[in-house]
Amino acid sequence: MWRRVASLSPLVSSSKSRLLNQVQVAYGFNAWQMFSTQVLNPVEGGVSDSRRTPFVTFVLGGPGSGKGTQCTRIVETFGFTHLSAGDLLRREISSNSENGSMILSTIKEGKIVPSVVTVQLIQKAIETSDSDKFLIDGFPRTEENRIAYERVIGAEPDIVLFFDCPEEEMVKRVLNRNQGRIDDNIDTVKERLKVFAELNLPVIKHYSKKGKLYKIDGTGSEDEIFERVRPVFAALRYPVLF
Ligand SMILES: Nc1ncnc2c1ncn2[C@@H]1O[C@H](COP(=O)(O)OP(=O)(O)OP(=O)(O)O)[C@@H](O)[C@H]1O
Ligand SMILES: Nc1ccn([C@@H]2O[C@H](COP(=O)(O)O)[C@@H](O)[C@H]2O)c(=O)n1
Ligand SMILES: [Mg+2]
Repeated sequence: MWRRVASLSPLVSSSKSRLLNQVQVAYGFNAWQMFSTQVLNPVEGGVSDSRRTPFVTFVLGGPGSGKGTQCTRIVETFGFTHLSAGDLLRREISSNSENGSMILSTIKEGKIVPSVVTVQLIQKAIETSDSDKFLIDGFPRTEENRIAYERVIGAEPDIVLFFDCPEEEMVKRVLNRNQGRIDDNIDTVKERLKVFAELNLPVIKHYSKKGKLYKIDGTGSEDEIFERVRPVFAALRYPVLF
């Protein structure tokens, strides 16, 4: 089990009670359980488990809004580990796993893969990584995704980025992407836009209500957009709280 390392930026929570609420939500029962484990299982010179609860950022936005592009910049500048839900699913297809053909047809149609599959891939990627700060890109796509993640991982994300971009611009970018993706065609993009509006926007609203959402204007050049993203991460502090 991990220990939490990052405090939240004052930009995210300005009032004491909101911060307390976030701390309670984030630590809840798990923190107590973790503390008990450390007390009950001491090892020479310290606690038995030195791993820390990772700092998790969900990165959301419509197809082609620039999630992956900006994640690469955040990784370069702030040292996060990038986990793209779409990439994890595409890797499952390439590795001929038992779910491969189901994932392939779901992606082709622009629909959403069952949460149990995606959450398991994310969980495995987090657990096998030494990193303590993750960007989870393209997840959660639905309320079902979000609830499944919170149940399995036992925590909410610390912050959520949302790249807000007009549909016209997103379609243009996707159709120019040229990376051989089976879903980069006009029919699938139309379906993905529909799925985004119907299923992803409610998730974005949920995090907005919780005060965790950073809405970023996703128009302009990659550099211009990154200059809007930079202050979000530059303001984060990482003291050890336990
Ligand atoms: N600001 C920008 N201006 C123009 N093109 C951009 C910009 N940002 C990204 N792109 C290009 O648009 C395409 C889509 O970007 P990207 O792959 O980052 O989007 P995404 O949100 O991850 O999309 P998807 O959800 O489909 O994976 C890429 O070819 C990328 O190079
Ligand atoms: N949580 C998710 C994420 C992705 N998918 C499927 O993969 C496609 C591509 O995702 P990108 O993030 O790379 O754009 C997406 O359209 C879905 O079909 C998913 O099911 N669940
Ligand atoms: Mg992407």
